[in-house]
Amino acid sequence: MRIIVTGGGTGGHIYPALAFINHLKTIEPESDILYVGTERGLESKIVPAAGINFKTVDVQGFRRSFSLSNFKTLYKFLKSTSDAKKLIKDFEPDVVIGTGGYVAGPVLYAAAKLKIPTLVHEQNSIPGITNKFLSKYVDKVAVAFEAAKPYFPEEKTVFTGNPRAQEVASLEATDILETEYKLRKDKKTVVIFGGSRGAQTINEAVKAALPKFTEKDYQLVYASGQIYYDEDYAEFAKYKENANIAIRPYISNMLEVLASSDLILCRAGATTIAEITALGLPTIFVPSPNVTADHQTKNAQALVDIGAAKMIRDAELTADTMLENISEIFSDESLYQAMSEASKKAGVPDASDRLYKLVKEIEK
Ligand SMILES: CC(=O)N[C@H]1[C@@H](OP(=O)(O)OP(=O)(O)OC[C@H]2O[C@@H](n3ccc(=O)[nH]c3=O)[C@H](O)[C@@H]2O)O[C@H](CO)[C@@H](O)[C@@H]1O
Repeated sequence: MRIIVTGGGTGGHIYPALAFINHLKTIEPESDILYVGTERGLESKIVPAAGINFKTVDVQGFRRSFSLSNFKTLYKFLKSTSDAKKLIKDFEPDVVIGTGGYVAGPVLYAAAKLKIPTLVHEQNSIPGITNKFLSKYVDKVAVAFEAAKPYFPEEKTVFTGNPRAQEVASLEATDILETEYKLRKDKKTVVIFGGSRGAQTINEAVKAALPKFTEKDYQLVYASGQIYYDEDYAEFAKYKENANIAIRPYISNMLEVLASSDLILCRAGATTIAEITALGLPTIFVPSPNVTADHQTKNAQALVDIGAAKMIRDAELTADTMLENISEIFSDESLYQAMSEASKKAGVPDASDRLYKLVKEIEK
């Protein structure tokens, strides 16, 4: 299959795309794959590093005003659509699929106008603005939450789950905590991170809690995000040699780390949720209050409702609420087991198979 994949900005849009590409490579190893992103998005680092052919279009200026309603936005859109058309004509794909983020807008719109079969994948329970716009033009919409369906045309929308789930589902614990993080393999581990770029509130709470983490009978792996790591380097450096704590700006082997850990505290980004539930991990969510239509709270609430997770509101997160919630779960084995089972039930371990099937339905 010749396929163009697009999507980016943050990890939550990129990793599902990469997971699907990996899956496709195992089924159709001869596939020709081109990933289209932007220069500024996280994809310009992650995708080439994964050995995938990567090209960019400039989508500067899209931001929240993506409505085609004003002249500047319209101009930018037409310019990036025309750039995308050139890339598409050169590559001659059988299918173009997008996983959200601003870049997916012009690329999928251009492909649809060129009559190439198109599909968008929506990871969230409340869709982003780009995917809602695109759903009018594409052939299929794949969703990872049933709750997202009503936002899209019924006849083209299918529940597939998030491909990242299938990538994770079969992973077993390894000794990575020992070898790469200098922690213990036999100790309970909580992993804390704030989405793919870190989160200020979580960072503040972790910083304040660090002295207490040194005394716990469980250990901490913390990914702060590059920005906070640089800002707080002096503080973090104090714990460099601590046997109970490992701090990194970014965890590049997150799946292995998750599979080797016991409890997660994080933002409620949709791709993170797909990973956590595929592994059946109990979670404490601190949804970001800064996302469209407060969709992270809705993502998290779905798991709280089935007993798979706890939620702390961003405004209520402190070192104390963080530590209390962690202790409550770690100190009650039956609560831990119940949360773990509920989490596993919510996972979609065959999400890539489902998405592949849908792509084959529209392939030229
Ligand atoms: C602020 C914002 O707009 N966030 C959105 C963004 O989230 P964002 O990209 O932050 O979040 P997600 O939780 O969906 O995905 C994060 C991804 O980064 C990985 N990771 C994270 C930290 C780290 O150190 N290493 C690492 O590999 C996680 O394992 C996961 O695969 O896209 C998601 C769609 O999927 C949305 O639901 C989020 O609301």
